[in-house]
Amino acid sequence: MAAPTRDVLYYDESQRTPLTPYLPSQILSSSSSKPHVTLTFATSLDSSIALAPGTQTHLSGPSSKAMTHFLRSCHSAILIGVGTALADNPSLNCRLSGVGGYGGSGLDNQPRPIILDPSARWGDLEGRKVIQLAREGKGKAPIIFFRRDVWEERMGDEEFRERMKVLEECGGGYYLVAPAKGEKFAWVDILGGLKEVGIRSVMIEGGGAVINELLGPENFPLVDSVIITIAPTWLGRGGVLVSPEERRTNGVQVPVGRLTDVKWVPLGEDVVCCGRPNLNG
Ligand SMILES: NC(=O)c1ccc[n+]([C@@H]2O[C@H](COP(=O)([O-])OP(=O)(O)OC[C@H]3O[C@@H](n4cnc5c(N)ncnc54)[C@H](O)[C@@H]3O)[C@@H](O)[C@H]2O)c1
Ligand SMILES: Nc1nc(=O)c(N)c(NC[C@H](O)[C@H](O)[C@H](O)COP(=O)(O)O)[nH]1
Repeated sequence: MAAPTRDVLYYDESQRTPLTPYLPSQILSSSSSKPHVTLTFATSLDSSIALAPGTQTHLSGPSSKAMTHFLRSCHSAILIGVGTALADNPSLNCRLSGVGGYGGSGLDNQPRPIILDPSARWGDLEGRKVIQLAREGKGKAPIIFFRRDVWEERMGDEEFRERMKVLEECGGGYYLVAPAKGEKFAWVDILGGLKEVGIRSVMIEGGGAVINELLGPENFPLVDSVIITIAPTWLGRGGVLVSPEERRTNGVQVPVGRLTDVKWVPLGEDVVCCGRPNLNG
């Protein structure tokens, strides 16, 4: 069945050009050990991505929302942490006119949703928008990254096995990773896993924990592009902050990171900041 028109987003050809230098190139060397990584999120003027932990806050205006969907159409995967999956129940598909399920054929240009859920917290999959959309042919089904030991233990449980069946029946799957620290995976392992399952480019959308990890000095070099929507609003204290851990050199506090090749693109009432990690700055 055709998608209702109100669901479909449009993003003008002329607005796409400024973003081109930050997008994954169509031909990536097969020798590259990791996919192209675009880190993207929407923030308030006080660096908050949500009013409070566990809640969803709409920050992007209509134009920057359409831009986000254009970005989704340019990547082979879209990755979030389970905190976002639980708070937002996101669709994680691309609703841009002309992509598969929205006027295009099959699942053309639909990104593969990836959810980092090391401790299997996402729960019952029925009722998750991403599963419904996969069943309706409007998006790809997710691949969930679990901790190997947690997955092995949970497979002893009937309810969890049923959950894995639901996932596989709609075309999704799982990938098992050994944690590097606590429940967390090393980002090199996550990106290596993505490459192994055939992902050539990934758009990382958040949430707070994921973004702050990637902005840290150890992981920032793994990021190829950063595309941030800044909305003209303050959310106040108590929100989910983008503020990576402080960094010290010889005991002295220094900036954590900086962008280079920067471009600011006004979009409606928002402004979009594009750049690349400045690894010398
Ligand atoms: N404005 C935006 O652009 C935007 C985008 C995404 C999410 N959000 C908001 O952010 C909030 C969620 O953020 P959050 O910080 O609570 O959760 P999150 O989405 O960052 O998920 C955190 C969880 O993901 C898993 N995880 C993260 N890094 C991992 C790693 N290296 N290895 C293995 N597992 C890892 C862990 O289970 C961790 O508890 C929600 O309120 C959501 O609405 C906003
Ligand atoms: N670009 C952007 N602007 C926002 O104002 C906002 N809150 C998010 N949040 C990103 C996060 O990944 C959300 O879960 C999805 O934006 C939900 O959107 P979908 O249902 O997948 O379309 N992203």
